[in-house]
Amino acid sequence: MLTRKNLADAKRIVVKVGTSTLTHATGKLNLLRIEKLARELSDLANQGKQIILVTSGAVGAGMDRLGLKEKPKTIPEKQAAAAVGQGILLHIYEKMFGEYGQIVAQVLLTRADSVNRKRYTNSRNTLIALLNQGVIPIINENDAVAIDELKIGDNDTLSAMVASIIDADLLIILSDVEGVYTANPQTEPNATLLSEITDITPDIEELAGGPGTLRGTGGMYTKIQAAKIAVNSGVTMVIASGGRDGVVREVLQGNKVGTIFISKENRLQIRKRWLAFGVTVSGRVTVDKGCEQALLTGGSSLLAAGIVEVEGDFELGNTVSIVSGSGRELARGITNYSAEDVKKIMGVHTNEISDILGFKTYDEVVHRDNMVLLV
Ligand SMILES: Nc1ncnc2c1ncn2[C@@H]1O[C@H](COP(=O)(O)OP(=O)(O)O)[C@@H](O)[C@H]1O
Ligand SMILES: N[C@@H](CCC(=O)OP(=O)(O)O)C(=O)O
Repeated sequence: MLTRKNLADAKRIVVKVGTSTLTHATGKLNLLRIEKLARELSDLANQGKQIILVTSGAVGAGMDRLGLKEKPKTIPEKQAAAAVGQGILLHIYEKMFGEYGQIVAQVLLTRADSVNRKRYTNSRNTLIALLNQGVIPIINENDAVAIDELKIGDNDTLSAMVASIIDADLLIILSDVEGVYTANPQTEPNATLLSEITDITPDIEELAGGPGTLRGTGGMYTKIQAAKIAVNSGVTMVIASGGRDGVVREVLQGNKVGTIFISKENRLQIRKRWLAFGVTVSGRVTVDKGCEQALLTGGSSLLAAGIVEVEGDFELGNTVSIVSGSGRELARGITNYSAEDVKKIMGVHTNEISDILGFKTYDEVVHRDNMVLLV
């Protein structure tokens, strides 16, 4: 378990850098900062550390190249900007890391890569193979193709998922603030920095506001959520300012910079960690015998017709537990409908959903791709 005292022992380190750190207020890339980061990380790699960089900035770089002044409003436009920007980003990283003698590799992930067990294992194997060859994987979400329901949505969560997948020792999130403050420092000038957070209580979660600039995505909220994944996966996490020269080195020296979240003592088993990616289980649905059979042996999705009971207060996108009539947990998966809506449509045929709810966004309550069997 890593604390401030022994951070220098961290061998496998994930560093996440946000758009607010990678770009100027003009929206253009902050090349000096990217260069310094590449140099610092290369030096750590030279010391024998295994480095993984999770980088944002594709949408920002694409917007700049396309001459867009505001974030695109439609998803396809945002995806187009990301597709343009991702190439630009990688080109710069490849050049800068290359100058310091490092080999980099682009890895683009979506939620499907963690929800699906095979893809999860495959991502893990690829990343570890790269690290074993001394390559620095440079990771972003595959924004150009990640459709809404299979999106991670922010790179804070993505970086924690990556750290968890590859058994990292340490995750460093670099942003445009020094760390977590008692309130958003942009709006509360008297807010003070919290140097260590030992327990992510609801009070701590409430401190966290949204992004500080129009360029950022998740703000402090997603960083705290990322910390939950990290600490439960045995990964110590530090949030620090990407604007500080030599910040990664300072963190590793155990200097009191940023906010540290100390990992829990025991890493969850890999399978458990994978399940935890669906975040917490927000509720449960009980299914009938036929549905149980279809799920366990037929490779089916969970349809409303097979559901006989709903418990908990979940929303679309939450993870639910799927249990048999006898209360046995069969699977976990991400629900396409809220608890309120599932209560209205349980037991009915898919064709009837729109008549009952007035809409039907999906045929399945839980799509097979977003489900994991537990038996
Ligand atoms: N309690 C808080 N402590 C620190 N920053 C906060 C807090 N609440 C909200 N924020 C905002 O979070 C921003 C960092 O997140 P974000 O803009 O998404 O940056 P990044 O691009 O690095 O992910 C800060 O600039 C700050 O305005
Ligand atoms: N994947 C997106 C960034 C998403 C994101 O979380 O951004 P940020 O809050 O700046 O870390 C991109 O490359 O533009």
